[in-house]
Amino acid sequence: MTTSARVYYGAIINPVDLRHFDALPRALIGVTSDGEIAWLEKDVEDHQVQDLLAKHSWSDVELFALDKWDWLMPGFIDTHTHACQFPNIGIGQQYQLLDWLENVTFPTEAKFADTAYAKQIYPSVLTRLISNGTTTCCYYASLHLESTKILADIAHASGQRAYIGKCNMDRESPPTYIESSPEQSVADTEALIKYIRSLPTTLVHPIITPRFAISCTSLLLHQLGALAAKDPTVPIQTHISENLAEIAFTKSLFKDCETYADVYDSHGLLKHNTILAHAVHLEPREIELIKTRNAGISHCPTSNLNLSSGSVKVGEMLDKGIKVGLGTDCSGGFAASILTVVQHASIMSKVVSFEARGKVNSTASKSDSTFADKPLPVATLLYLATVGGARVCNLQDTVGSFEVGKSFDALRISLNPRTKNPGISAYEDPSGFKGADSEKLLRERLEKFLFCGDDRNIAEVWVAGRLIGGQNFSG
Ligand SMILES: O=c1[nH]c(=O)c2nc[nH]c2[nH]1
Ligand SMILES: [Zn+2]
Repeated sequence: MTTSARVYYGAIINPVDLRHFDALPRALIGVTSDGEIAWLEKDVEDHQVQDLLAKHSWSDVELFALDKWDWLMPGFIDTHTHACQFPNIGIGQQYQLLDWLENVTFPTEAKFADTAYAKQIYPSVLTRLISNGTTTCCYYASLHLESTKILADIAHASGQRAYIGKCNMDRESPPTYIESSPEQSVADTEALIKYIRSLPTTLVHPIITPRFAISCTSLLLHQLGALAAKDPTVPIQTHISENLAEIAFTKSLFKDCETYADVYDSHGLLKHNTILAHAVHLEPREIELIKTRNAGISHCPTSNLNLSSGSVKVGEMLDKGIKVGLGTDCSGGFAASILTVVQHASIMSKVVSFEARGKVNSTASKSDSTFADKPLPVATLLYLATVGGARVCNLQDTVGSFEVGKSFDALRISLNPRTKNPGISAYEDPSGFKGADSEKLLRERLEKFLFCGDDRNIAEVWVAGRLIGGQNFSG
């Protein structure tokens, strides 16, 4: 769907790299009717606007001036969540992973055998994620083909950019929630790929989804690896090295593999377009292998804390140049918002830094240019939530930041006291972005939003230039 071309005038936050973001109090951004960013001008005074529109031959285009409390920023990218687990968010947090799967999660996912249940649940999943500012999302669905097609239909109708996979699981699962054979699992996966590709969209894509090594026979993993080799444009998502009991069990099932990462690698499933959720307890040789294969990590700190899985040494991964994005991992994680994940990523990085202080070989004081064993700066958190996620999804040329030629997948954030977000309404600075300290104020406001904001502060959500959600969305 296209809208008319538009120009937005006001403040913009734009991630640059792991250590920097632009805070532009007075920017002018032109978005084509196809939702592509056509041009971006910085430091634009009011009296210059019309001349710049004329320069771009855009004088007749509708101009939207942002409120002094507002700014635009790229939409959030959730690199890992389970749409079929939203019904049990917030339940069973006394468990660790394997008991949690058995007692809470598999029984919930099994209900999606009923397509009526999928039709009841999935629309609210999309609405909730979009209203929290998630413009791109990587979804695990249940193992059921028909219900997963429904998720794809709903994602398509919602306008969100999405990767959707049905779980592959043919062993170590309950009798009521298991696939009958590797052949059936692969046939259903191929049928889903075909179905999603038949939808009239460029935004919704299939993704091969072996649940995790434990729930897949070697035969199934080999067949999925062959499928990925036959059609290399289909990405892969799975879990890796989340919990110590899980790792021990995995090694006992795949005795020929030295490490968890080897399991995926030896089955052709560790590639540049593989998304690995968690990576909590990776061995150094696994980190090297993941780097060599250029696979991406979905860092899910809310889930890792909630299921007592452990702390992730994200800084080390960033120092090695591994692609890292953020994931809500609902319902291992109890929050559907990437903002909560940002907050927990920050806290977790501080815990990692406390622990490192006590160790002789700590890298903490070695160099200012490294991330290992240090709290993640605000710029890094912003990057992980946007560009980092885009890189993990291999969408870095399309989304993640505002650059000419990229898609306008964007949020309008508002700290207007009218939003009634308690953490923010106390922060009433009437000056807007006009004074000499505008940039500093904007940087402070971003930090305030990342740590105290929520969906009340997300006024508008666009994907490919189309308004699809936010507090001001009535559609
Ligand atoms: O956080 C997780 N959620 C899951 O549903 C799951 N399945 C395997 N491993 C998993 N980890
Ligand atoms: Zn998960």
